[in-house]
Amino acid sequence: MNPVTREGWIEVICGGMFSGKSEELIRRIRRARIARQNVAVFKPAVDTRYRPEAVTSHNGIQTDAMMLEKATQIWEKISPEINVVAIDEVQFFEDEVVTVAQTLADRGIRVICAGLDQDFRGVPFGPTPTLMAVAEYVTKLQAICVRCGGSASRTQRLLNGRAAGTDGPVIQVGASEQYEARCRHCHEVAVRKSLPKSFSPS
Ligand SMILES: Nc1ncnc2c1ncn2[C@@H]1O[C@H](COP(=O)(O)OP(=O)(O)O)[C@@H](O)[C@H]1O
Ligand SMILES: Cc1cn([C@H]2C[C@H](O)[C@@H](COP(=O)(O)O)O2)c(=O)[nH]c1=O
Ligand SMILES: [Zn+2]
Repeated sequence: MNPVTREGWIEVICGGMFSGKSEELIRRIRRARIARQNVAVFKPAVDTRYRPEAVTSHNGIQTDAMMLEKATQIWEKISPEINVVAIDEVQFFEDEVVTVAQTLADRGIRVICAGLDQDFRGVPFGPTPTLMAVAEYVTKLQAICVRCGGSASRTQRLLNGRAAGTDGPVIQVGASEQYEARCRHCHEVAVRKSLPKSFSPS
């Protein structure tokens, strides 16, 4: 007997800024539409960059999106015909977005969430880490480090063109005038204090 494949799962696309999360989300949305799936696209209202009612990549490509103040508004905005729900900038939502994503997936919907996994300090960002834990599929993307050309897993916040300190607000909407992609080694953060003094890697 052939196994029956049931519909409904969660995909997470994560990484630092400029790593191609929105590009990849838009690609998956386009392919789902080619497959005649009905796709509903959402983004948080707090993201006021570019065109408000669109998911936009730093490379200029975009697709229309509905803005949400909070994730539970998805219930008012989808109809039974929807097969795929795509959410960009998922890090800006409250933790309830995890319950919404889980419930949608349990009901047979493919849920694709794109968002930052770390904030400018390198600390796990909002609901993204929990979504990564409960997702069936996680894609972690890397940008190019603007300092050394390596793989950038981190986002550096800038103040007057230089590395900002770690005590600003976590949420600060912006683009390349405020942020740049950096690798672990070029990312400038406060010294980690959790290592024992005796620890000195060679
Ligand atoms: N340092 C960088 N590394 C990689 N891509 C970059 C960088 N700076 C600008 N880009 C541009 O950003 C695009 C990806 O943007 P986007 O999809 O909006 O990423 P994200 O949503 O992860 O911020 C790339 O295709 C490239 O044109
Ligand atoms: C690192 C970091 C980023 N943000 C903001 C800046 C942008 O508005 C978005 C990320 O957009 P992208 O599609 O990933 O380029 O998040 C923030 O508010 N706090 C941060 O620590
Ligand atoms: Zn680097």
